[in-house]
Amino acid sequence: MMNCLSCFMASLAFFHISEFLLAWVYMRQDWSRKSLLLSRPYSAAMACAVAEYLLEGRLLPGLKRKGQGVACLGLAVVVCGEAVRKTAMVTAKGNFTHALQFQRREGHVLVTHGIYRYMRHPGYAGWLLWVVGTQALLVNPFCLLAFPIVAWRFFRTRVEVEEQQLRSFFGPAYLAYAQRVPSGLPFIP
Ligand SMILES: C[S@@+](CC[C@H](N)C(=O)[O-])C[C@H]1O[C@@H](n2cnc3c(N)ncnc32)[C@H](O)[C@@H]1O
Repeated sequence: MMNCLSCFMASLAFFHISEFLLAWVYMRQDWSRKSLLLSRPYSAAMACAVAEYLLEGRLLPGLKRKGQGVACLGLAVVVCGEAVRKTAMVTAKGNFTHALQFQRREGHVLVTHGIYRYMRHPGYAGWLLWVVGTQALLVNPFCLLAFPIVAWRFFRTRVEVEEQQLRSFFGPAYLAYAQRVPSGLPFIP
């Protein structure tokens, strides 16, 4: 039987350490403790996920035992989500910054090749997949439902602000790109 909690912890560790290392490689000028991406709301959400896992493990042990197939699928989704997000980061290089940019930095170019040819927001789409995968991995019905809803609402606003900036940085080139390439996020054209 798979030890879901250990796999979840390993997934979390891999995600945050790899973000930190890639930030050092591609976002050196902004590199700091924040590059670990451990914000308070996010940490609280992950603490809730662990609490749900432990509570249900105690009260409904059958749910976790019978959900081994879901857990395996969750692990596969975690790996896919990581692959999509990291491909985006490596493709966009220094153009991918953890924090939104409100002023065009020197050398910031519009990336439309590689994975960006198929979706405008592979970094966010990958993270969304990853977070859904983590909750399937824990066989957490409540967080599996709640996390994607909260994350989607967060990305809807973020994408709006980000694209407004990208239009102001790159003008018609971004408009044309946004017209021919989908966002990659569900229900966001
Ligand atoms: C956290 S990254 C996310 C990038 C993208 N939304 C994604 O999901 O892959 C955010 C920064 O990337 C930059 N960015 C987003 N799309 C870009 C593109 N196609 N080309 C260049 N820079 C981009 C924005 O200026 C923003 O500050």
